[in-house]
Amino acid sequence: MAWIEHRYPDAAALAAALAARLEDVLREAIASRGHAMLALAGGRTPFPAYRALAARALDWRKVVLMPTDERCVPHDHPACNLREMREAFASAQGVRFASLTVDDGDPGRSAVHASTLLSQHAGTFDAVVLGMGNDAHTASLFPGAANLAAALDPLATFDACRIDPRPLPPEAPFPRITLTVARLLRARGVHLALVGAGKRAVLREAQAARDPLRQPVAAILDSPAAVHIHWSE
Ligand SMILES: O=C1O[C@H](COP(=O)(O)O)[C@@H](O)[C@H](O)[C@H]1O
Repeated sequence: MAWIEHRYPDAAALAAALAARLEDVLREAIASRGHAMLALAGGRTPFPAYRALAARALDWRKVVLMPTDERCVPHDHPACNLREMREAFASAQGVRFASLTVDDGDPGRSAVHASTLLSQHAGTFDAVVLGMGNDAHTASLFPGAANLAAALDPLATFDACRIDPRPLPPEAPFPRITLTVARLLRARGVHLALVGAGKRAVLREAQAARDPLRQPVAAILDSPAAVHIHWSE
């Protein structure tokens, strides 16, 4: 399926539109299936949308939120995506979080934990929200990582794996647990949120080259579900 691009005047407009879309997704899922599950990127870009979404009056007890990827750090560490998500959704009473890592962030035990967790959450995501780094990584699918090819395989039979970015990104120099492309694309909709001309240029390169080993974000463009690209200056 082709991607659909949505352009906004600024990051605040992007956040408002993405929050509204996710609210619709959650309402529809709860009304038709009784529950909802989102996979949510970490990093900085999508958090204004998460905070706006958390303020909506929804039956949050029926919603499970899972990070698309996690840094292998203790859950109270400043770099922990789950910690930041818990803060962003503090007002969403009763929402449940599905952590990809164990409390102390140990990478080996987290990889085992993630695999067990995903066998318990095998259903289709109602929506997946992704960001992208300037190196074209998405989730924690980093170009150059040793097991990237396996994690990109759309037919992979595992849903999450450990990734050790090479080199480690200076702003978050940790091993990661990431959902695989096969798992990320088991979704009713995929939303890629990008801010800034630099990221837009990186995405344009990925769209043209379609080489996920060099630009992992390209792997999600072949989703069977609709891919919405949300971009602002
Ligand atoms: O490390 C990560 O970075 C990407 C992009 O983050 P951003 O701060 O540039 O928005 C993010 O999508 C990913 O989930 C995160 O773990």
